[in-house]
Amino acid sequence: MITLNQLVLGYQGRAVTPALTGQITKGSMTAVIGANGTGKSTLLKTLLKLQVPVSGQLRFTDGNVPRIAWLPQLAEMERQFPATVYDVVCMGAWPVRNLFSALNRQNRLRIADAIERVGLSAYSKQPIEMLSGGQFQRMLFARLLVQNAPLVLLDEPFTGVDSQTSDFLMSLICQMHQTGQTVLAVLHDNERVSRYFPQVLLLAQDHFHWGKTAEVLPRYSQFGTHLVLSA
Ligand SMILES: Nc1ncnc2c1ncn2[C@@H]1O[C@H](COP(=O)(O)OP(=O)(O)OP(=O)(O)O)[C@@H](O)[C@H]1O
Repeated sequence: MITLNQLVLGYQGRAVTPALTGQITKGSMTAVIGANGTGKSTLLKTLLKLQVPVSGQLRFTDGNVPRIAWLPQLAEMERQFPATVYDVVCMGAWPVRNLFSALNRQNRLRIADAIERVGLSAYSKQPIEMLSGGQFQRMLFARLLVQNAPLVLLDEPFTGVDSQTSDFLMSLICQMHQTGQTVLAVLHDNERVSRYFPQVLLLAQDHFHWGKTAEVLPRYSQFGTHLVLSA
């Protein structure tokens, strides 16, 4: 689906990663891990074309950029925006309908179904500023479900979310993968990575490791949430 060839990520010509080479294959589920500041979010933003790479090539299969659903870090979200849960989840239907046209019945059902799947039916008309952290993240997942994009990019999806909700959101991610969506998620929770993610891209300042989780993770000792290269 996506090929990275000697791709260096960064800002204004300043590199923040080593040259990355590898493939994100269609239908894969990959965790992007590494210490703070190693370029994990920058990778997602570069795939979204919000950031221009410093050097190297980023190629989408057949030159076609797929529809991409993106869950940004919670800190980057505007929580005071005057909108309801329903309004935000509706936005997931934008790519498949005219911005100013009314939602057809099929889309209305998809939106209601997604809100129900994340357990927010009773909060549909609630202003988003009244939601707890976990409810807010469930709402954003409902929007991802409505988007149903071939490529799903998740930036720290469990930050600020209690463990029960994290488990529930993890089950939704697995369902997306099982239905054929390609998932790339930035995570700091190595236990969850080893349990659920078949592929890992580990970023460090001057090197990277990309491959099967079972092969990449054991090469690193774990101290809390940090990964340290073992000799
Ligand atoms: N808009 C920007 N302009 C310049 N430098 C930036 C910008 N955004 C991030 N950086 C820098 O790029 C580097 C990588 O940032 P990035 O957010 O991708 O790291 P990360 O691995 O996602 O970190 P974290 O785990 O803390 O979220 C950091 O040194 C950061 O300070």
